[in-house]
Amino acid sequence: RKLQANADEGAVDPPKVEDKIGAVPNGLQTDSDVVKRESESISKRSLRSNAEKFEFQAEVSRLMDIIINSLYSNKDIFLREIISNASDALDKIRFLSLVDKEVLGEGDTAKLEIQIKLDKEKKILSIRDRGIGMTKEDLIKNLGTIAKSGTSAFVEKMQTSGDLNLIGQFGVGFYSVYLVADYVEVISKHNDDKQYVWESKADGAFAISEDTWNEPLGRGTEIKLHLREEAGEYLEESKLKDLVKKYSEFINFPIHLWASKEVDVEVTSDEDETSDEETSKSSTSEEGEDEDTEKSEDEETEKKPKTKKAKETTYEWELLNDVKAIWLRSPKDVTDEEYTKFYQSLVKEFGDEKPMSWTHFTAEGDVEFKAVLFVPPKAPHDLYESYYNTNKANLKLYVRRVFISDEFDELLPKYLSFLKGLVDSDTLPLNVSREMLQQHSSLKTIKKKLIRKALDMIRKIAEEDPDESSDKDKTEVDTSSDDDEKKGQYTKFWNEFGKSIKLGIVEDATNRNRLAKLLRFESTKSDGKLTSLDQYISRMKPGQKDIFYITGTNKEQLEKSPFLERLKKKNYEVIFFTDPVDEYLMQYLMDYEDKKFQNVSKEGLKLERDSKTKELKETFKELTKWWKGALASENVDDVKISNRLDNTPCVVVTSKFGWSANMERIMQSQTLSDASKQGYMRGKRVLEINPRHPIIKELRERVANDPEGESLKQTAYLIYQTALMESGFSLNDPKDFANRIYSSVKSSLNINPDAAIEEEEEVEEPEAENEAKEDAGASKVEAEPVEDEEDTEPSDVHDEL
Ligand SMILES: Nc1ncnc2c1ncn2[C@@H]1O[C@H](COP(=O)(O)OP(=O)(O)OP(=O)(O)O)[C@@H](O)[C@H]1O
Repeated sequence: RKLQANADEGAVDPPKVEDKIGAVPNGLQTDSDVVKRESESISKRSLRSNAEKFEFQAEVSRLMDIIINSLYSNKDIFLREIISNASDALDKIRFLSLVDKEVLGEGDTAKLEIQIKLDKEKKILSIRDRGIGMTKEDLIKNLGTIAKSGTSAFVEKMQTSGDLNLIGQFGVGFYSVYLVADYVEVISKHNDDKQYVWESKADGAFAISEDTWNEPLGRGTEIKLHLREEAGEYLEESKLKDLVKKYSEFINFPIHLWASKEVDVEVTSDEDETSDEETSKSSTSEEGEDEDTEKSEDEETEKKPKTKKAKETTYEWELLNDVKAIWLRSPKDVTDEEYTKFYQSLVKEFGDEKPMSWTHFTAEGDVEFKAVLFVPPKAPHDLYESYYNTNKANLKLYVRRVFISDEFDELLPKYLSFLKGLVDSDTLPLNVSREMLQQHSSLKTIKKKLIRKALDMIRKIAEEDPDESSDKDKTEVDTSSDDDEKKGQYTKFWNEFGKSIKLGIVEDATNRNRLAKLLRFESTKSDGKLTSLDQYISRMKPGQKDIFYITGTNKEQLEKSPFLERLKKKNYEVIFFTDPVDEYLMQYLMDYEDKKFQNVSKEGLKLERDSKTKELKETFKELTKWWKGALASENVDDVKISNRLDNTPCVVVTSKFGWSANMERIMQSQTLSDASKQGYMRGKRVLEINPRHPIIKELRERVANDPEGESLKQTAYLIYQTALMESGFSLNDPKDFANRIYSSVKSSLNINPDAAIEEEEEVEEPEAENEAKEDAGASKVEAEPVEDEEDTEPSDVHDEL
């Protein structure tokens, strides 16, 4: 016989307070109890009186208040959150069953599925899963007493730009049930515990009781939502079907709805009751009549029963989703829209945001797996927070369709942890613990391939971006709408995840060159846009061997840097690196396409030869030697003729392998950096002088005439300090610098260097008595205008003010 039931079948009475009043054992409840229960309205409902009561943790309570009072119109999201939790719970038990099959149980309990049932009359929507379930302790902890890390973040977010749609991302999705329900019961059975009921009206408290009255679940969780008056639409089957289709399309477990169906049935009827219309309408009923006639002749003689056709509502489980996982399909059969929706379900973000890019592939060979990787449209705000200390793996690992974990940080290196997606491996063993899996040799191969594919995907974002292509390509007239969508995508990618690429260069020596190709930066020739190393190389001057760069706080400052003077004049391009991470990056990125990198504020800058260099060196020998001696106390390694200056008298450059001035600044700003190490890492300093500059030329003359002159030494020292500052260093002793400037100012103003500072006139201290008098006077004076105010003309007041 067909699975059939009437509307009430399977629907369990909503438990009410009275259910357990006086702890009447379940079997002993009387009919009157039931009647009483039935008559109770939702508004009067209160939590079971003898249940154990708990208070919600304060943040959770605030969160629930926000949800309850929310005017958010899209209340649909609750279903997606509940189904997502059910799916997680099913994943958990399926994972455990890999090692111990017993945990699944037998019969229906072993069916890994989700069931949705409606009770229109009592306005209850129930969602049940046969997942792992929750013990009593789990219920207490998970649903109310322990605030998740995302709770306060979510509460905060809601208070500013509240988009409740984001709730799932903060790990507090369960509470969204209060968008539609005013009373919720969670019935749960875990293999290690009895069946319990959690219930709450979201009024600051929840209660837990051992469940002795509901149908035993076997294992899993049933959430009963007692819907609010205005949430009646969620009792419509069509609405639920639409929602499951819309939001839970990618759930890998069957979702069934206890759906009604109108069927034609034949029912026996009394002749008198049967209307003419009905009997004459259908031939089947006539045939039935014949059959019944035969029967009645056999069984009954006095009356001839008739049958008629009638409509009857039957119920059966209707499957709402297609459980075929998207990653198992061929990429060419999956539409962009499907990928977008799949991405949204993975990250639990159901807005309009589309992933920036994706790659879907099958790896074959020794290690076989399928994977889908996505570049999200935006970087999470905390992407680089405690970057090296936290595990932020975002890939889900499946082994032969079974979800294993989303906490495997062995799948991708840290710098690619911004990617989302999943890997389904056929090679990894199923029946081993997560720990053993973590050490499996195939993981290394998977990781290697994932990195390659990920970097390819990122490279393609750039390749397909019309803004990125060279001028040659730009002349093509035909620009498709696809181009429009891809326009500017790489800049967007770079702004969101550029730092990750840089960290990749630091961390991943194997892929350093591939990553360097993805680098973008501004330069003296990039015209305010981003440019790449390949583009830089294509613009290099004939004979230019090195790639020039400079580091600092911002482009505007760097553009004025004396280090660029001659390079700019000679039309060399210089890269601006303004992110603190760039300093680290450049310690690892030594060369690119056989070109070395040269920091233009460091030693070793080679430009085209100046024919006079040797000669100049000779003519300035006396000055450079003298100056080095004058700076003996300053840890200056050398004084040399510069090849990088044009209109600045001198700069201080650092040795090739020590810290640049910018790096010194970065290190000093790190609270935990070790001062003693700083001294060690500080680059040696070389004062470079501009032999064409009048100040330098004059100094040379003076040194030749009077090398011992004290004021000359002072001036040379002051010039050095100024050069230090202009070169980006911070001065050890700013006071000393200031004093030197003032004495120089004195001399330019023709003030005697020993001119005394005028003494301040001693004011006689008033005696204590006078002081008291004055004080009183003062308060009187202050009080007077207030008293006068009313008598004074407004214009006077104004004048006084
Ligand atoms: N159907 C269920 N079966 C078993 N445990 C559940 C179920 N629903 C919720 N839980 C437990 O309650 C916890 C809280 O659920 P909640 O939805 O608020 O957060 P989450 O599931 O961790 O995150 P998200 O909202 O992103 O799914 C879950 O982590 C889980 O431990």
